[in-house]
Amino acid sequence: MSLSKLAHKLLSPTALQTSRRSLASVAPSQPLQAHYPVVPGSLTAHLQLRSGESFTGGSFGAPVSTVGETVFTTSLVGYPESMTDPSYLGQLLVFTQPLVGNYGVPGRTRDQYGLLKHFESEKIQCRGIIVSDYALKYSHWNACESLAQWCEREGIPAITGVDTRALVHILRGQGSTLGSLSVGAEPAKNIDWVDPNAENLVAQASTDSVRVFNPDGDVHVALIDCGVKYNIIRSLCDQGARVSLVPWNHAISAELPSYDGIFISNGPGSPSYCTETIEQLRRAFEMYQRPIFGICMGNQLMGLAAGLNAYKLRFGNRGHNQPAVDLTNGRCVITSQNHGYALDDSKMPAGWDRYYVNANDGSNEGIRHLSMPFRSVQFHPEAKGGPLDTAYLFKEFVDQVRAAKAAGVDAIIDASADSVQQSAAASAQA
Ligand SMILES: NC(=O)CC[C@H](N)C(=O)O
Repeated sequence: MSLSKLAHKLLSPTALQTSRRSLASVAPSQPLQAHYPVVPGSLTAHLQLRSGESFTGGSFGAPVSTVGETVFTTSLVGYPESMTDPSYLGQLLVFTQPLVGNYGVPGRTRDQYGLLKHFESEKIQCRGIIVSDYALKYSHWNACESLAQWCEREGIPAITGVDTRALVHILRGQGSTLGSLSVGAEPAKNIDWVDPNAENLVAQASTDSVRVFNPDGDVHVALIDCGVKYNIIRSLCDQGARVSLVPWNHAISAELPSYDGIFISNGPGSPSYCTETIEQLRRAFEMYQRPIFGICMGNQLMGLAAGLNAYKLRFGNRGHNQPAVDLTNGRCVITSQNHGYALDDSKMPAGWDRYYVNANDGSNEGIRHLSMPFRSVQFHPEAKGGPLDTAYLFKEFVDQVRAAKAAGVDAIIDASADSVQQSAAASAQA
């Protein structure tokens, strides 16, 4: 058979469907064997999905067992950033990039704001990692230790030798699924399948006191911390803002005049638990007239405050190559993403419009107010990892904040009204 005929046969829709069917028909309880050599001399590790499928491989992290929501990312690089992103709290993270660990893990150097330069928070946030082929040797000018050493030191289990193509195929089909990652000769028994999304993960990830960054900044931005990534704080500081990081449930509506702008961060789990943040934003939408911007969880919370609903996506969008179309100008940007929920934007509340839309699946990628400077995006303009294509949004936001301040825009629509006092009283009661 000629090469072109062979290629045609292999890539024909029928052949592709057959290969999909054969992967999908893996018997649920049949253990899938490790596809790659595992770490020599390592302990055996097991990944069991609540739906019955199981995978056996080698352990290269801490010899502990855990349960979490099994989700996958299609990012090619950036495991130190992804693993420390607080939005992964409660999750077992599967990397579709087969070779992981080859550039090691960087050290804990800090920048001029006191933020870790190479990590997105102080510690590993995901509950465990699942890879196809852990690199036994690492090499990078900046590396201080191996991925295995880091996981072990931080008490995070890790499994290698898993056929992540088969695993992702299962997760795409049935959706993100609870998984048990255990270390030992036998798979874990009597697993306690606690769903991390059944609790308020934002309350665990957020700061519990106000922290100020770049105190000499010329404009003052309140950053609501739902589980903020360090590069969001850094990106605002780099634009010259003084940033007050406040807890997720801070009574911000009682102190609106203190801020030249408000920013809402990313964060883990379901947005539905953040009722206090939603209520604070709802009040801010009624009174505040300076810029407000949200990222990811921030987009979801702004949408809920505006009157939209959020729903859980089947398997989420996690990766560094997600195309989003800016509906104000038709331009497509390539974005970094990590979310399992999305806003239902099929019917927009009065005064609001869709801002960006995902070019792959049509899901919401942002909303904007039509007359007030309020907008948010579902993707991550701060990247880390991922492309910097949308970093301009930080500049636009801080420029807008600065322009409003220079123009003397009052924080409150009717500063003389009782609204601020009423809000303060309501916040005090809440
Ligand atoms: N990165 C984020 O802020 C994620 C938001 C939310 N936890 C979700 O999964 O959709």
